[in-house]
Formats: sequence, C-alpha cells, structure tokens
Amino acid sequence: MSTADRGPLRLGTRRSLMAMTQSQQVADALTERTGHAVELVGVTTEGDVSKALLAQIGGTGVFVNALRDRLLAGEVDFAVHSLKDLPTGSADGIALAATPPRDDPRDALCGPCKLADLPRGARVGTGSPRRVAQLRAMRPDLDVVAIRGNADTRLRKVADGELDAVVLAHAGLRRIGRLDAVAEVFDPDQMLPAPGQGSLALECRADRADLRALLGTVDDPVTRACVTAERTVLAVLEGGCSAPVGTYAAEVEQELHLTAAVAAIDGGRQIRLSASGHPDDAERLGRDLAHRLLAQGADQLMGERD
Ligand SMILES: NCc1[nH]cc(CCC(=O)O)c1CC(=O)O
Repeated sequence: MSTADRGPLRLGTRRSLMAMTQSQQVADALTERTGHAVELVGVTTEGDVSKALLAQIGGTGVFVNALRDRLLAGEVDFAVHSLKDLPTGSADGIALAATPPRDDPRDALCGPCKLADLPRGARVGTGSPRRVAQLRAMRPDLDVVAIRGNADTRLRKVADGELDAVVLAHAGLRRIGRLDAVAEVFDPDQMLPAPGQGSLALECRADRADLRALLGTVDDPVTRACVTAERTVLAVLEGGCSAPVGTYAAEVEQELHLTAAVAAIDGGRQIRLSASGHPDDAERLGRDLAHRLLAQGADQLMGERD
C-alpha cells in the first residue's frame, strides 16, 4: 500500500506546547505541499518525566528515544524533534528525512533588563553548561543557578522573583508565544548557540522511501548544510547537548561560515575559531574546525568542571 492510501500521516511529537506548536507548523507545511492530511500523536519521553538536570541526563536522546521507538514499531509515520535534542550519532533504522527552514538560532535573556544592566550578583537561571560558561565569561559576578523544566516554568521563576532572569532559546519562546518576555537577544559574538538550535528534524524509518520523498518536500538545503557543520563539530568533540560547546553557521552568497567555541564552565577561558567553505563540504568544515579546537586544548577545557 502506498502512503497515499493509508489515511492521515501520523506525526509523533512530544506533548509540550513548544513541541505541539512546532509539530503543527510542520504538519501544515506538509499538507500545503503534498495534500496529505497529518494527525499529531502525542508521546511522553523520558526527558518529560525525569527530574534530573539535563546536564546529567542530556546528550543521550532523552527527548528522542521514545519517539524513535514509536517509529520503529510503525505506530507513527514520522517524528518531529528539536534538532538540538538529537544525539549526533545516527540511529539504526532511522533516517533524518528533512530539516525545515531554520528559526532564529540565538539565545535570549528574559528578565527586567539587558544583561549589562542586571545588578551585581543577580540570580540568572539556566541548566546548560554552554550558557553557564558564556554567561560567566561576560559577567563573572552573576549567581548562575541550575534550573530545568519547560520554558513556561522557567519564565514563571522570574515572574515569581525566585530568579532575576533566565536564558532561553529565542526560537522556543517564539513558538510558545512568549517573545514579550525577551529583554535581550544575544548576538552570536556574545553567546554562541547550541549546535542545531532553532532547527527542527523530521525523522522516519530508513526503509520508507515513499515517506522520505514526501517529507523531503519541506527540507531546506541551506539549513541542512548549516546544522551539518555545527553538529559535526559537536560529534568530533564527543559532546552532547550538555557540553559547553557553542556553534553558529550561516550561508552567505553560497559560502558557509562556521564559528565554534569551547568554554570552561567557570567562564575563565574560551577557545573560539572560525572557518569558511563550500556548503557541500559542511561535514568536512565542521570536522576540520573541531580538530583545530582539539589541537588548541578543547578537550582539556571541556573536562574542567566546578
Ligand atoms: N532542550 C530543550 C530545548 N530544545 C529545543 C529548545 C528551544 C527550541 C530550539 O532550539 O529549536 C529548548 C529550550 C531552550 O533551550 O530554551
């Protein structure tokens, strides 16, 4: 039976507002391009129920594995993930069928004022070692507090006065309709985003050529090249989403520009390098840059924990 005979395509998604919103956007884009109806199937993942800090459980696919299990069992046709939550290694039997056009990849400060105007010793929440390291590099006086929970929960801690500010992904805030909370959007020169931040990933079973072609209609090759370069840096450095690794790639006039940094968690030292090349060589660009970072001591910096 071909895909067209099966009724609506079943899209597996996490149940959070952010996940549901981004999945519905993908569903609408697919229906517009292909005429296929798409229905959302909510799936609870380990990352949604575990209380552990992401820095401890992250990088191992806690937001992803349950969705992949549903794909392999044939219970859903494809899954939509935040690309930043995908482990860098490939998964048996699973294909990355599309990366739709990327949303804003930058991080945002949510609070009463810009970072420079926060009082000395202000309490700023984030669970990400990458954000911790870069925040401390800019403002060593801050009290950086480890938090987790969905974006709404984190914003509530600011509203309740428990924290002075939190750092969140601009893309996620836009998806949950909370750009009103943003006081400052960090330029990548100040804070390099996580590899793949702001991008989505559509996965399906590798043996479903029909689906891969159908999902490919929403793929954006520029996004694919950028996130390939970024994720290759992370893969070579063997870090997950919990590693203090920031990257940013952009394509300008058919040239791919990539910047990557590894930062000590105390903000004391950072190694930051850039390279450019052809978008078709995205993987090599990422690999070469990662090896240059390692040659300058990146692995030693990543190993330093406080
Ligand atoms: N790990 C949680 C997560 N996964 C993706 C996003 C944001 C949206 C995106 O990057 O696409 C977030 C929240 C955050 O970092 O603020």
